[in-house]
Amino acid sequence: MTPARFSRIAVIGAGSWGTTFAKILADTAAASAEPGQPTEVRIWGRRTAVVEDITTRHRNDAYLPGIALPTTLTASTDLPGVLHGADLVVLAVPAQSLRAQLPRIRELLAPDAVVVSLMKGLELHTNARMSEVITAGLGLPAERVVVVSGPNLAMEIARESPTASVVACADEAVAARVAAACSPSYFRPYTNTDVVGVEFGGIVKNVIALAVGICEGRQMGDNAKASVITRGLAETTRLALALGGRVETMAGLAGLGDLVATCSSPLSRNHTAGRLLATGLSAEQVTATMRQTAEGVKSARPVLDLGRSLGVRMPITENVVAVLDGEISVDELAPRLLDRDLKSEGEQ
Ligand SMILES: NC(=O)c1ccc[n+]([C@@H]2O[C@H](COP(=O)([O-])OP(=O)(O)OC[C@H]3O[C@@H](n4cnc5c(N)ncnc54)[C@H](O)[C@@H]3O)[C@@H](O)[C@H]2O)c1
Ligand SMILES: O=P(O)(O)OC[C@H](O)CO
Repeated sequence: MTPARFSRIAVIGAGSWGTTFAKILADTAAASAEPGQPTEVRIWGRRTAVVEDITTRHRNDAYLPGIALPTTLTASTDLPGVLHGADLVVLAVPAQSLRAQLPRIRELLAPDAVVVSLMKGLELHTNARMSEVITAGLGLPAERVVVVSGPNLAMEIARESPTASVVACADEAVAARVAAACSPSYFRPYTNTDVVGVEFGGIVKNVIALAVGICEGRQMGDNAKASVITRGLAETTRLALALGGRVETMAGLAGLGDLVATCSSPLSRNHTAGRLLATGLSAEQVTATMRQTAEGVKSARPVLDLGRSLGVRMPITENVVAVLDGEISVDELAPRLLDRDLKSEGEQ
């Protein structure tokens, strides 16, 4: 049976991924439009110049220079207007800013709306995943909250380069409904019920990408980068399994797939942040230099704290946190990772 279509979609956040995902939704809606039943896609953004650019010029040159957006896509700074009647609400703001925005969204949320998280961060101090922040902050059951994550560099997708992704929800039918809404010719979503595994794949790969960026910036070579990526997957998997995630998820698009894309691409903000750290900049200087969100910089500490609380060893994360905190220099990262007790590769 074909899943029920959404009729009004609100995307909260007019940055790189919010705008690109809105394009995915609008392109899917245009390709599957039924007469008299159009799906509207509207974006909420903070900055007037950005929302005007989207609505009037069908561009978002601040975040996606050179990309032509669907003419059906509109944007506004008026949150009640954007959320009015929306049966699908997609959240795409920096992870650490999400919780503060939820009370206002809760007041305006339609009774049966499904909410999607596009965010790949872990909350500071609470160590909460974004879907946990959303269920608590909006008072929703887990079956109405969906996570989309995978090897999804926004700029490549905005150019319609092909990719796949994962749409995860405790209720597989809800995941299938959202997947149907985000399936244009260039983007293939797979459903999964392992929300924990999908979220941790996206969260921890950002921390590992910081380490790989440091390796690249310090010209440590391809063997070093491959070693960090592979052992990064091992520590990501240990953490996800300790929290109930599934090993197949970690070997899939939201685990290995996203890790490889983020750690290989110069388009990745986390990889870029790692290369900037390698030049000797502090974490604060890196954040100030970059115009866009590199979630790993803030998520590394809560990932480490969570791992420690569960007795999960995360040596790459631990040493990235030490670099971010200014406790060690970038040149101490490799010696500290290499000079540990020898062990079996399969040891957990
Ligand atoms: N860009 C990508 O390729 C990509 C892909 C997959 C997932 N993600 C994830 O999506 C999330 C959003 O990333 P992005 O790439 O769109 O970030 P971005 O930096 O490009 O845009 C963030 C948006 O949030 C707004 N914003 C910033 N601070 C805010 C605040 N305090 N309150 C409200 N709005 C605020 C900004 O104005 C901007 O519109 C992140 O968690 C990221 O990890 C990004
Ligand atoms: O640019 P990054 O490092 O935030 O990565 C973007 C996406 O998460 C890649 O899947």
